Amino acid sequence: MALLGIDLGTSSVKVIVQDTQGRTLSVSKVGYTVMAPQPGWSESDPNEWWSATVSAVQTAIAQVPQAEITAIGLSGQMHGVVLTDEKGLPQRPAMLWADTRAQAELERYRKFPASLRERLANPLVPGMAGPMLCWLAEHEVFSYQKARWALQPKDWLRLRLTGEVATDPSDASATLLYDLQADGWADDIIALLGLKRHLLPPILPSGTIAGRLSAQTAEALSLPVGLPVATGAADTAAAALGTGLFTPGPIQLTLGTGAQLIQLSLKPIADLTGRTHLYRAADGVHWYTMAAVQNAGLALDWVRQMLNVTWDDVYASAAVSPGADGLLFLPYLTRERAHHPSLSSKGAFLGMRIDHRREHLLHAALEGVAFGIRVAFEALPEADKATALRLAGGGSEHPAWRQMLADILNRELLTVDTPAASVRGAALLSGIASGIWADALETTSIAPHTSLIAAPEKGRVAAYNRVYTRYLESINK
Ligand SMILES: Nc1ncnc2c1ncn2[C@@H]1O[C@H](COP(=O)(O)OP(=O)(O)O)[C@@H](O)[C@H]1O
Ligand SMILES: O=C(CO)[C@@H](O)[C@H](O)COP(=O)(O)O
Repeated sequence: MALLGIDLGTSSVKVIVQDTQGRTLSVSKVGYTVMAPQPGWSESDPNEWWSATVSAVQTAIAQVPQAEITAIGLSGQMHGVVLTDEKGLPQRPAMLWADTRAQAELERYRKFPASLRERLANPLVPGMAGPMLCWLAEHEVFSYQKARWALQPKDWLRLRLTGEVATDPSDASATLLYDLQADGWADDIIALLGLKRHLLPPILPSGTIAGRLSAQTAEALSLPVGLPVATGAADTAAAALGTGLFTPGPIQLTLGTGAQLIQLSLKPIADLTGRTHLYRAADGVHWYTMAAVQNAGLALDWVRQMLNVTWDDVYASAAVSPGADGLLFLPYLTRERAHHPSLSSKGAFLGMRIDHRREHLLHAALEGVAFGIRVAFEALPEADKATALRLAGGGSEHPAWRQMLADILNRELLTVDTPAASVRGAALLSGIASGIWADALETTSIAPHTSLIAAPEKGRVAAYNRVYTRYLESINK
């Protein structure tokens, strides 16, 4: 028996085949495009997601022809919106979390009385389904009026796989349309925003069967018809499950296109400073506090492409001394989230000189992204108490980069022994849905081990602290 996990990330889809002891049998990954057709817009074509998914699933299962897949689980990038017709056909490109076009629509939220804002329990961010639907209703009346569903990315994928429509609490709670106190869609807020309530799907627990593989998709994926497909979870929530994070206390940093720092809690306690998010976890028991960085791998990838270099070139630049000989990079290519002191910050290389070389630019980019992560980390209410961080995500794998992060965050880093946290979480949810484990907590017995992979080195910590002071001065200007 084997489980198939699919994680529809921002830059790529990852697929895992896993046995019921949690051992990875095979993995695959296929990338797709994130488009910026206008300044501040961030979109992807769901049809590209679909062809990438077909190819990644076929690659993963071809590596283990003897594995009998018994269930499928999903996770995916959060917050965005896919407008579809009744059958799941996209009405326009998907709008993603990095999209900032709906800033003016946030004004509608700001006019809500405090009692309503409290129930949303989250800072206002334009790249979330709520504000983006308001934008669509105003600016793309035709596609909004024609739409039958407004879905999260992984929920669109499930509809494509099974023909069934659903979402789960971890994704629904990250739309700015969810009542964290009542634990369901915020019907009165949706009505006040003037949005159509019926666009939003029913909410099912993450670890239940939400549909079965249709004949048409089964053939495309070379999998049996009728395979159960679990509801699944938001990628950050699935990453916590996939790394065996089941208790409040430890802080986990997941580094991909974006970066997320999360800590579980037993109650839905909102951050009164309004700097961090509060969402539902995938285990059905916890909530989690999250500081999310928009400009992480996204900014590194932009620099890499602009300078036409490889990822190896980017990470090799970690060897350049702290401070990159006076060169500073501000990674704010898209508007940051609420933890950031100056939301109008723009991206920049500061202090460029004729003697700077390409490796200085690359090193400054790594530093700038790590400093951005430090700003978010320091916004977490319990950051001071943490002596170590758990590290996961496809953007955290290079040893020299991990060492820079340990030095810049001045924390030990514990790596979780799993190739891809979110997709592993997705596969585990399919096991829970199909009865292999009674609940998320039962998967603790097969949780991956953590081990120390980087410890801060005093001299470099001090050197990076000096550069960080300059960085903070630059973003506060
Ligand atoms: N070939 C590579 N080698 C090393 N790091 C990479 C490579 N490709 C991408 N990355 C890093 O990983 C990030 C993507 O991580 P991943 O977890 O796959 O992202 P997502 O879930 O956002 O699709 C990139 O933004 C970049 O920082
Ligand atoms: O925006 C957030 C969390 O707020 C991310 O969880 C996104 O869902 C993107 O994740 P990656 O694709 O970068 O892993």
